[in-house]
Amino acid sequence: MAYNYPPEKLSVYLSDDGGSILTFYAMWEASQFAKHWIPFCKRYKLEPRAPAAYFSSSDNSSDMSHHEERLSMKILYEEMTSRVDAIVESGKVPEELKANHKGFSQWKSEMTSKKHPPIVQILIDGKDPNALDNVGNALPTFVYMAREKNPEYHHNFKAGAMNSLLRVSSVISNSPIILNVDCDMYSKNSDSIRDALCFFLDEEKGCDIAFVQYPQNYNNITKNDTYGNTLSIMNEVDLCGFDSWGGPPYIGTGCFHRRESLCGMKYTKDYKEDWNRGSERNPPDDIRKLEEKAESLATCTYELNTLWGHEVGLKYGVAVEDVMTGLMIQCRGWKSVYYNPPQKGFLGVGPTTLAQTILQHKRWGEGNLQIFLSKYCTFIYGHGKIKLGLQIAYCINNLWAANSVPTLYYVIVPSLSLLRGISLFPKMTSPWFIPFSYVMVGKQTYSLIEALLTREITVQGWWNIQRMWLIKRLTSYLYGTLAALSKILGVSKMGFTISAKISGEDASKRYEQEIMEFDASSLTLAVIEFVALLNLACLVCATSRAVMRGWAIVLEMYFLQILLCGLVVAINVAIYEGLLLRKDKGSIPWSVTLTTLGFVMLVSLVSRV
Ligand SMILES: O=c1ccn([C@@H]2O[C@H](COP(=O)(O)OP(=O)(O)O[C@H]3O[C@H](CO)[C@@H](O)[C@H](O)[C@H]3O)[C@@H](O)[C@H]2O)c(=O)[nH]1
Ligand SMILES: [Mn+2]
Repeated sequence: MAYNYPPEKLSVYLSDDGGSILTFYAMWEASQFAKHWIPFCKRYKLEPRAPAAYFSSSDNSSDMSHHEERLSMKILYEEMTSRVDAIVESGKVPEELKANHKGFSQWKSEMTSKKHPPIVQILIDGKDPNALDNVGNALPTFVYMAREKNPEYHHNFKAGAMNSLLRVSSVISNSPIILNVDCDMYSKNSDSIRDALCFFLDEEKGCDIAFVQYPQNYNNITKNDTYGNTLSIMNEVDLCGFDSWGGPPYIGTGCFHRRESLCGMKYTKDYKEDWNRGSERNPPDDIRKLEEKAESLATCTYELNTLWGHEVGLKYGVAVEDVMTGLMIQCRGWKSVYYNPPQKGFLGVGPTTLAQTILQHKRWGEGNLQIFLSKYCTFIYGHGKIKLGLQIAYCINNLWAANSVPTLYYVIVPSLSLLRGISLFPKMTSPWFIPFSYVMVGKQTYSLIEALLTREITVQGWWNIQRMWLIKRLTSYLYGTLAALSKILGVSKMGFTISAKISGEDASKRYEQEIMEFDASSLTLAVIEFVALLNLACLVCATSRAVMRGWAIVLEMYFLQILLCGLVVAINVAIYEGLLLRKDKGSIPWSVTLTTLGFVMLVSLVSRV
């Protein structure tokens, strides 16, 4: 709300899929606090303008009045958050508070997060001449919405929520440009709107731009990024590459969309944006009427027999609705722009445990593969519509999950062959040894240099990314592949497991100390544990053979296999610690360790027969 942008042209919506009165209460509090906060931000040109982020950074103002005002604002903010916390804790909004706004009366006792009517409440109507902040300036429009939920109708997760939001906003503000941000993110730069608009308003090149995508950055990544969650390589390398072929994919958050292109319009050469479309509405005499109209657009039945979720709005049925929607927009003739300014636009919360990371990537891997295996595969659907370079670029992500199959082969078969004494790769004396070792060494060196050049990744961080590369391929992507296949065969339906935003105190501490948290289920981790122990056993076996027969012969025959096996062992040190050495709550239970050991012994014995 505090963006450096004319408030009368700005409307902020919050979509609450749970339909909770507590969220509404927190929003009502925020609408009151905004009257003090916005003028304070504008007076001192503060950054960042999300209060929690601003107050967590130190005060380096030399101006006395700023300093004093900051203190009183901080007290106001803390009083508000403690009121909200206390009410959330109690789970009930007291009756006397409900008298403050008509919106509270919308909640009835029988309503649950899974079953409730649509609720739209305009907390601040920017068109109302009396909606002013405490120094008399206009305020942006501020709207709470919860679309109708009913177990009888599929809600289509985030895509469903976004589509309701698109319709609701069309009757309230109908702005030509829409910014969409995930619930776990905040804005870091108050100029982001102006920056993004520069692209759309460019008289020569702006007409065919459908969306301006900012990178997805997290504010909770530790120094060495234990779970390899930073998207730095994607942000600094991959997305820039996309940009040169027609534009980045839509990645779900930190994205400015042209309303019309998101609503299914095809790009034609004579297309002209109507920049005045949003300002047509007059202040209503009866705001409740407007809200009711908006509510009627957010019912479960509204979309039945319409093109919403297919040709209009965000696409349903894919775990990565964002990538799919972006691809469809590009195939309708639009371009997109990737904008990655040095001053980050948006910051969010990345996963902080192994289970959260695995879960998020399973959804991403599965959804992307689903696109590749469907009629929307970029080579088929995009053929003739987007450039070949872009079709191929999409495959980087679309084939993440499928990559798990060759990975699984490469970390099991060469090691088992080593155990049996079968040489798979060229001998050291063969000329073919050179290309094989070049690929192995070259690939790793390249990725290390690439990582260090981003300036955001340390050497240890790069190593952690390599470890997670393997772990993800043997968990998220493997299960993602199975899930995508079972969906295609019609065995199961799509789900969207929301990434957890919080974890326990103990676990948070381990996250800060960069100790891996093996909180995923034993079944999820079974493959990676098996691979880690199997490779350790094979390496020990190969070493003892070398000691007995002489290193020279063994290395000549098996150098590349031993190197591969050794790399897998080195990369999995954290797994051995979790399996064998650690005793804290985040380690792997003994029962799992013993079962895996037993299984590894069995496989080794069988393979030697
Ligand atoms: O039924 C649902 C499920 C999710 N969401 C919203 O979807 C967003 C993304 O969910 P989150 O659990 O934070 O997922 P991430 O893995 O962090 O999200 C990334 O990946 C998703 C696709 O898998 C994209 O939709 C997101 O924009 C992108 O940030 C959040 O704002 C949620 O509030 C809903 O509104 N309704
Ligand atoms: Mn998220």
